Amino acid sequence: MDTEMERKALAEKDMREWCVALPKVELHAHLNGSVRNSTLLELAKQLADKGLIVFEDVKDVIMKNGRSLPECFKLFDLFHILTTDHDTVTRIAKEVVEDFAAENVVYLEIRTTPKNNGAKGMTKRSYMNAVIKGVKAVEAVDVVLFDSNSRTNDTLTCTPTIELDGDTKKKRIYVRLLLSIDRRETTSAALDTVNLALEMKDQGVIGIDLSGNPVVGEWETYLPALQHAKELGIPITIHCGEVPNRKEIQAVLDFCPQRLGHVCCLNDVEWKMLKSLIIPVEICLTSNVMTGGAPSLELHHFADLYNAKHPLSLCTDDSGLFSTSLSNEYYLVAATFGLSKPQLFRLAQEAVQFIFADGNVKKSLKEVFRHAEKRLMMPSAIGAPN
Ligand SMILES: CNc1ncnc2c1ncn2[C@@H]1O[C@H](COP(=O)(O)O)[C@@H](O)[C@H]1O
Ligand SMILES: [Zn+2]
Repeated sequence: MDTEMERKALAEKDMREWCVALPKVELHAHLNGSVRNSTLLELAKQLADKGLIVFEDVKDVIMKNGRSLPECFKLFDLFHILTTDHDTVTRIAKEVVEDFAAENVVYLEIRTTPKNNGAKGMTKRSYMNAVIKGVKAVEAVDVVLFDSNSRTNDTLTCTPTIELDGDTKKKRIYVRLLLSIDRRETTSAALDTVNLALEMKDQGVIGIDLSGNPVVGEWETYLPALQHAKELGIPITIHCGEVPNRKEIQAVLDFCPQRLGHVCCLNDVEWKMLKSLIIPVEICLTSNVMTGGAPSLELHHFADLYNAKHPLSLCTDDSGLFSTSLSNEYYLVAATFGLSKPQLFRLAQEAVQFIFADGNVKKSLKEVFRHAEKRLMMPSAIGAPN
């Protein structure tokens, strides 16, 4: 290896490690899209042993790299077969929180679609209870699932007084839950999800998401539920413009939710409207490139929004499905668009403004970043700032 290549390899290693060390805020992560491949394979093996699936077929699908949008949704149907019983839901929720915490995500909003499944004795409520059980079962880090002030008769699995970010103390991660409405659902099922979010607001549920296959369903079907959530004061984020559906993109912008995911296929007029409404955007680079929402990393609309100082936050979408991590998404921004460490730090820090959790959590997270700034911007930190 010549010296130039060596220098490049070292610089990449340094930047990757720095992106892992950076405290990060994850606002767009689907539970079932964030499951470890090793867990999916183990679950597939169990079903294969019962003769319910053919392991080799499923293994190839799980391990495949690169996924088109239609393939993603076929895969989700498979994932749901693998994961949908209460114990498995608990297990994946625990592992997903552990994985994000391990790469220094300090605030995580996990979104998931509450599922009714008569065969498993599962209701939307019992599904969510299983998710919460998993989040609370995390031991490797301190998990704060809801504001201790609004705590009901439940006990936290963490000690809220533990100092943040101390090297010798356990790490802390704030976790909040968003309930997703799947575009396949009926108006009444979507309304059930919003009512469940209201019912569970003291248990870490703080918002509503609209997601699912973007070529399925009609905006009018979900609108009553989204309107209901708005009236109840529940924050809403919507998957917008994964495909060029002009009528729906306009309707979503007119609805003006608190945040938007993706915003890939907007035309000039819609783009201007998005910018004038200043709706924060959850940017999912790898996901958009893999599913064809963006032509390439280099041509991703991140650059336009970033240069326009539009509020945005880097997110993974489906870290398992797309074999990425939030640290990797920050690294990609550095490698593709040339952002420096101080610029990446600001990007991570500014995401705190767009979280759905309350002011106390924002205050604590600002402290986390204040501490981290000293550490990560010092010349002795993993690589000097550049
Ligand atoms: C790739 N882009 C995407 N676009 C739209 N919806 C997506 C998505 N990625 C994931 N989901 C939504 O999240 C569900 C899986 O997690 P949960 O079962 O809810 O935990 C998928 O079934 C889909 O509805
Ligand atoms: Zn998504």
